[in-house]
Amino acid sequence: MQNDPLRLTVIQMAPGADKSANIEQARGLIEAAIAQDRPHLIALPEIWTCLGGNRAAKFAAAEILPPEGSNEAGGVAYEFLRAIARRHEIHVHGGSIGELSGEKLFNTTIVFDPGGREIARYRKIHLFDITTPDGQGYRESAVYGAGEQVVTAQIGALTVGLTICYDMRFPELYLSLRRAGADLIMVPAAFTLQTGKDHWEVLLRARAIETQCWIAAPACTGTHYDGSNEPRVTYGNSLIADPWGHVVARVSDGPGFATARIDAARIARVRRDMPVLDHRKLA
Ligand SMILES: O=C(O)CNC(=O)[C@H](CS)NC(=O)CCC(=O)C(=O)O
Repeated sequence: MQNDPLRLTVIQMAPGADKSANIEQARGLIEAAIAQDRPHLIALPEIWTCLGGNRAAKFAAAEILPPEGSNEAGGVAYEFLRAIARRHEIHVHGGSIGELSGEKLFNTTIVFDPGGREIARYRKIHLFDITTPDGQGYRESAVYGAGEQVVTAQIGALTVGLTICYDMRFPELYLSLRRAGADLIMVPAAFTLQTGKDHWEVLLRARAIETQCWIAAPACTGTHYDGSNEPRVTYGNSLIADPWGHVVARVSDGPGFATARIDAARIARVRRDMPVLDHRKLA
């Protein structure tokens, strides 16, 4: 773990189904965040490249990723994220984008280092196949396949666990990441308003408290609708929680960003004083 705190910025976006417009929105927010807060690591929300479109729109926006470790060129969003990393010499966590692999889509996170090299790739494990209290149905598995690998990335001295949105309801994944050495766990999201108002902050703070990790959750906000699909409303409230479960940064309404200093000394103190991992009996 490093001693110099890492400045982490979470970006909150209001994406629609138009991929080019979403990339321009991301560019504007990222440039503003870099100018104001000088982050070492910047993180985007879930499927910020295309939200609110139908199945065909999601396939059209998806990208075939270069072979892992190859450093070959990728698609438009992939190269956009890489260029941000290189130009500003920062780490970039790309939230998630649709990954086209054969006939299938995956909901996939990509992380770049300051040289523009991809250092980690994670496919969302838990898919959102549920009905919200207002009766709206979601069937993520109709569009996306499920990932199977637990993945961490190394960012400076920090080990960073990768998860996406609905994953946050499955604490065993977070415990696995803690056991894999995670200091910080990323949770890019497009949480629904209906579930978000009751569960979002409770779940994220619980994951921080029980893993004693920093948690960073950049989210989509707004109404996502292109006329071809049911309108979707997302909850926003992008936040960063410390390993004690305090929310130390939060984005206000609408698109924006928030920054926190990820201090590894804070992790060491919390874990030393309350060694819950050593006290575990059942799992
Ligand atoms: O559909 C896409 O293209 C992008 N993916 C999403 O927005 C996913 C699946 S619909 N959203 C969630 O997982 C919300 C979870 C949530 O809201 C909860 O757990 O309550």
